[in-house]
Order: sequence, then C-alpha cells, then structure tokens
Amino acid sequence: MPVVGDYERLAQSHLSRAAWDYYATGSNDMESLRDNLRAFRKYLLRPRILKGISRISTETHLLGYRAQSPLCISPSAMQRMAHPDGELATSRAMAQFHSCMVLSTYSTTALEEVIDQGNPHSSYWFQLYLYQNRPVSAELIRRAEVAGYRALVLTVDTPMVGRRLADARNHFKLPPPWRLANFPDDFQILTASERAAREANGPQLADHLSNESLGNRSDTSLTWQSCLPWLRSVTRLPIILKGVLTRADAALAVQHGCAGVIVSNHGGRQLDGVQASIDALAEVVKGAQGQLEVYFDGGVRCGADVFRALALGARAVFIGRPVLWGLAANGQKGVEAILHELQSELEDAMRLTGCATLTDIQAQCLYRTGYPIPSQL
Ligand SMILES: Cc1cc2nc3c(=O)[nH]c(=O)nc-3n(C[C@H](O)[C@H](O)[C@H](O)COP(=O)(O)O)c2cc1C
Ligand SMILES: CC(C)CC(=O)C(=O)O
Repeated sequence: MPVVGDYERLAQSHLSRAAWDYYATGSNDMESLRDNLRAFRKYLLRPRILKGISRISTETHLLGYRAQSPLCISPSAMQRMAHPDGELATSRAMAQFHSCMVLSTYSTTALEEVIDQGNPHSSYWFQLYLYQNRPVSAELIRRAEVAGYRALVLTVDTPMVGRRLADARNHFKLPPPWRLANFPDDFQILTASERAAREANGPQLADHLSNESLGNRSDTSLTWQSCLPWLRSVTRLPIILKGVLTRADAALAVQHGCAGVIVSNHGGRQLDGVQASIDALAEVVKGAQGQLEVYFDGGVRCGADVFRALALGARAVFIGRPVLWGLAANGQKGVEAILHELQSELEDAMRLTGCATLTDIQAQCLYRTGYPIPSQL
C-alpha cells in the first residue's frame, strides 16, 4: 500500500537533478513550503463514535458540475519533464473521479489535445497568466473556450516569478524535445526584434523561469480594475482567482463577480514567508461569505489533509506535487495510484470520524492545538 511519500522517493530517483529541483523546491529559504506541510498537524481530527456509517459518498458540485470526489488537480507546468505522456497521463488518470483538472498555461501538451485525448468524465479548467501582450492572452482564452474548458483560473500570486534559488543555480531550462505546447511559437510573447535575436542564436527555449525572459512578459501592472473587466470583455467563462490568502481579497473577489477562489501560496514557490495555505483557509472562507466557491491547495499529502481542508470550508482540494511524483514514478498508473490512495485515505478518515458525506465534514470535526475547545463543540 504505497503512500505519497513512497512515490516522492521513487520520483526523485527517476528525475534529473534540475527537474527534481524545479518540481520539489520553493522560493528563497522555502519556509512557506515547509510550513504548508507542517501546519496541517495543528488541526487534530475529532471523531464522533457509533454513528453507523455504512456508505460513504464523496460527491460534490464544482461550479454546478457533479463530481464524484472533491480531489482535483492543481495546475503544474511542464509535466512531460516528469513522464513523456505528461499532462495526458494526468488527465486520463482522473477519469473515474469525475472531478476537475486545471491545465497550466505552461503545459507541455497543447490545451486542445488534453481535452480531445483526455477523459470525457472530468471538468477541465484553464489556468491563465495575463501577458502585457493582451492579444496573446485573448487568443489562449478563445482556444480554451472552443476546446471545452469550463472555467478560467487566473493565477494572481505571480506578477513575477519567485526567487527559486535551485533553479537559478541549475540554469533551469525546459529540456528538449519538450516545449510549451500552448504557444505555437515558443517566443510568441517576445517582441519581433527579440524574437529575431533568439532565432539567430538557434532554436532554443528561453529559460522560462527567469524574470528577464518570459516572466517579465507577465503583466505586473494588473489591478482589480484592469484585469477583471478586461477578462469579462473577452470571455463568458466563470473566473476563479488562484492565490488568494486574505479575507479582504476574498471579499474583493466577490465584489468583482468571481465564481471562485483557490486558497494557495503557490506551493511555497512565490512569496516566501507567507502563512501556510491551510492557515489562511478559514479566513478566506469568511471573506467569501458564501458568495463564491472556495477551493484549496498547498501541502496536501494524505487523505487526512484533504479532510482537514474540507472541514475548514474548502469545497474542493487540489493536489499539486503528489501528482507529479506519481507521474514521474509510473506515468498514468502512478497518478492513478496517488489519487486512489488519497481518496481511500479520505474515505477512511470520514468513516472513522463519523462523516458519511462531505456536508458532514464541518469545523467541529477539528480541534486546533493551542486553542481552547469552543464551548459549542
Ligand atoms: C512544478 C510546479 C509547477 C507549477 N506550475 C504552476 C502553474 O503553471 N500555474 C499555477 O498557477 N500554479 C503552478 N504551480 C502551483 C500549483 O498549482 C499549486 O499551487 C502548488 O503546487 C500546491 O502546493 P503542493 O504541490 O505543495 O501541494 C506549480 C507548482 C509546481 C510544484
Ligand atoms: C513557468 C512558471 C511561472 C510556472 C509556475 O507557476 C511555477 O513554476 O510555479
């Protein structure tokens, strides 16, 4: 019965140093990355006994779409570096969960191919970075709509790429033959003269993670006023903000008509020193006031972590690195094994706490260490 940690070790043995570092590490001192995992341990599970739970249902609804499980897949860039089947393997692996996969803008499989060759039972959302060159973003959105993506996930914690020290030391580049498949031309985001200079130096991918190259093309001047009305002018898809950590921003997301937010600190890869994602969840749920769907990612490594996030108010829980570990270890089968293990562990936690459905998983199922037990529990 291998668990996520076993796949992590296997993945490390399969990957090059640079690929492993890109997937596994975070920014600066990686405090937030470590904290993401550690913080879960503060929330202890409180079982209710003798509740006669014979059947468990993990069914839920995500933007109106009926999912068999609250386990979904976070957007992770460059999955073919982990396994040649990359994003296709990930997408096929989630078929029986009827849940949701978010595809990264920096996918190494074209967004159309992921849906065409994926599985018909899942909901696909497209993750977006907005570029200074807006027509490039508008074209990506148009393609995502035509292909059948059901929502846009705008990542709002990455106006610049975090200081990823290992990637800088490794001079990290996406290794050939893999390419950022959503861009027909790798350097579409560059100006014509920059492109000519690149081409003169031979066909190569820029070091996409450096702020001097692609990161710099992201629109760092984005504001609530400049990006949401623009997005709405080019799409009717629901908009979800990924990277919300405060009550105030959750309330603004409501005001600006967003359909959802993902509580996330980008797996500790962006601003180091921010609070653990799980510690921000209850605050964001308050800010959302039931007006939009609140999802969660960051540091989920076992079913009990999924349970904790649900108890703190998440409607769905997105899995990041563990999917990459499964993919690197054994392609589609590896991702399936990861999802099955997390699902079984979640069901065990539900059975043993006395929760038959996801709506039974409430705040009173947890006790936060260091805090008095509230009198109503
Ligand atoms: C290798 C890697 C690539 C990522 N690429 C993206 C991306 O392209 N877009 C995005 O919004 N988030 C990206 N993320 C962040 C994830 O969506 C997610 O927030 C994070 O992985 C959650 O933390 P965890 O993996 O430790 O659970 C990436 C994360 C990793 C590890
Ligand atoms: C190309 C990167 C900005 C993708 C990303 O979001 C990440 O590596 O965390």
